[in-house]
Formats: sequence, structure tokens, C-alpha cells
Amino acid sequence: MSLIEVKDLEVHYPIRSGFWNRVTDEVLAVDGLSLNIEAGETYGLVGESGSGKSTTGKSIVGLEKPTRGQILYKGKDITKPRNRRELDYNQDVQMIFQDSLSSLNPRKRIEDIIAEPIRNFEHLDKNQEKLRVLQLLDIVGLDADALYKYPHQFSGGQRQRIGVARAVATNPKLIVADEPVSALDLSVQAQVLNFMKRIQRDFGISYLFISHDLGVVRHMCDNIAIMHRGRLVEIGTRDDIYNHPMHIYTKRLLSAIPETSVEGRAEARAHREAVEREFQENQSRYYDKDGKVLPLVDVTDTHKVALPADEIDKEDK
Ligand SMILES: Nc1ncnc2c1ncn2[C@@H]1O[C@H](COP(=O)(O)OP(=O)(O)OP(=O)(O)O)[C@@H](O)[C@H]1O
Repeated sequence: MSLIEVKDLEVHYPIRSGFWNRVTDEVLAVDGLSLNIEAGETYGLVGESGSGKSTTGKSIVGLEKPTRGQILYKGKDITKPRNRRELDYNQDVQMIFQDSLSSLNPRKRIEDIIAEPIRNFEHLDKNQEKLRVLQLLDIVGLDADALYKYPHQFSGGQRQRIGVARAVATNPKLIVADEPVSALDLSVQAQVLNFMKRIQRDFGISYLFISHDLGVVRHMCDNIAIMHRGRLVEIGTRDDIYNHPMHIYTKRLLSAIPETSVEGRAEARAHREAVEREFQENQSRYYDKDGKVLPLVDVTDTHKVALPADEIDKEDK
């Protein structure tokens, strides 16, 4: 059994307008999405801004209420609050955010920020609690003097470490990491990704790693789902997605990864332009008559893509 099974998830947001603030329309932020996250793996959810990644992550954590569909944990649907309580779901599944300055309470000291989730689930005395917080700070590579400081007294990378210490405090099985390094400099990104990997190894945690950038998730993820307009357009192992991408939208995201070598840059630009031309010229191939992404079709056991079924064999897999 997978750790988490998301089945046909839909999340609609109401749009209100007019004097009476009535609901006049809705946004289909997530429009029928299914994926499985296995124990101990990092699962990448990648797509451009507005594709529905954060809404999916928040639904899995229980911060957003699905309109339809199921999210199964240990075989039970945690969209029902009763099951969440019974399974200690709020303890087992945690979230870290991109903007650590606004997600960590600016008026609280680090000791209280990290201790807060522990207080919700365990009854430790003051000394035991402080020891636990010190251990957690040590795990994420911060000194004991961090205890008495406030979030604004740290750099962005250090604040992400504090966010991870807080998330790890309840010994979770899954951490939903929503763009955890997007706000950081490249060199700091690498450090944070490395220590997230180490913590994963040490604690056996799974990550749902949300990003708009296929470059960032490349070395982190075992499996990757590409999201577009609230649906998945391609899903596969790291090898499927990076070495055998099939959907034009995946190819566009891959072509957007910055090329570091000077020689490679002109070639990369030409490739990006060719992918863009292919996308513009074949738009109708990728959507149904209502403009929705097509259903996923199996390519192999691990690889699925949203293309017309009769075109799959023609692809250069
Ligand atoms: N609380 C909300 N109320 C109304 N619409 C919302 C709300 N939250 C998100 N949306 C809309 O739902 C769609 C998906 O948003 P979501 O934040 O899930 O996408 P995303 O892929 O995570 O993008 P980003 O990286 O920019 O956050 C967007 O059109 C967004 O404007």
C-alpha cells in the first residue's frame, strides 16, 4: 500500500462578486488528479504558477477542503476529519513553505516556534522540551543560541532550516515542501536540498516536493508528476521525465532549465524556440474541445502521458 493515495482530487474555489458578494463562478484549481506517494520517497510535483500545485499540497496536509475525490492514508480517507483524528494524521503529515519569514511567527522565539507542534501532540516537562528543541536545532545544523532569537535574526537559508526542524518535530511520515528553496540563492539552495536529503535518510521521511523548476527537483526526486491547468500531463520516474519526456509541456519545462556553460547557451536557446514552435503549432493536440488536459494514458508501467492514445506508439520512447 502506498503511503498516500490521491484519487480524482478536485478543488474548486468560489469566485464572489457584486454588492451581495454572491458566488458567481468558480476556479477549478485542481481538476481530477490522482497520484501515489510511497514511503521514504521524494515525489516531485512540478508545473508553472497557477497550475494547482500548492492547492494539491494543502489538500494533502488538510489545509484545503477538496470539492471531490479521496486522499487515502493507511487505507482511510483523510478528507474526513474523523479519520484524520483517528490516524494522528496531523502529526504524521507536515508542511514547509517557500516564504519562511511569513510562515514563522515573527513575535515568537525559535524555542517556542519549534516546540509548538510538540506541545500539540506530547506532554513533556520544560526541561525535556528544551532538550528536544536543542536536538532538533542540532539536526538542522543550528547552534543552541538560536533558541532565544526571533525569525528576522536569521538568513533565508537558516530560516528554512528552522522550518524543517519544526516540521520534523512531530516525527512525521510525510513533509509537503512547497517551493522550499525558491526564495534562496543558488549556493544556499544546494545546502538546504542536501540537508533535506540527509534528514530524509535519517528519519525515513517522504517528501512531496513542489516546484516550478525541473532543474531544482532533478537530484531530489524519485518520481515526478507534471501539472498543468489543474491536471497531470505526465507522470514518471526521474529517468522517464528527464530522459524520455513525451508531453510538450514537460519539454517546455525542461527547456527552461538554465544552461550554465557558455557553449551550451546558444544551443539551449535554439532548442527552447523549437519546443515553443511545436507547442504553438500543435495546441489542439494537447487539449479536448473544452480546453481541458487529456486523460493520462499508460506508456510503460511507470510512465503515463496525457496524449491521444493512438499517438502514443508514434512517440520516440
Ligand atoms: N484561496 C483561493 N481562492 C481563489 N482562488 C484561488 C485560491 N488559491 C488559489 N487559487 C487559484 O487556484 C489556481 C491554482 O493555484 P495554486 O496556488 O494551487 O497554483 P500553484 O501551481 O501552486 O501556483 P503558485 O506557484 O503561483 O502558487 C490559480 O488559478 C489560483 O489563482
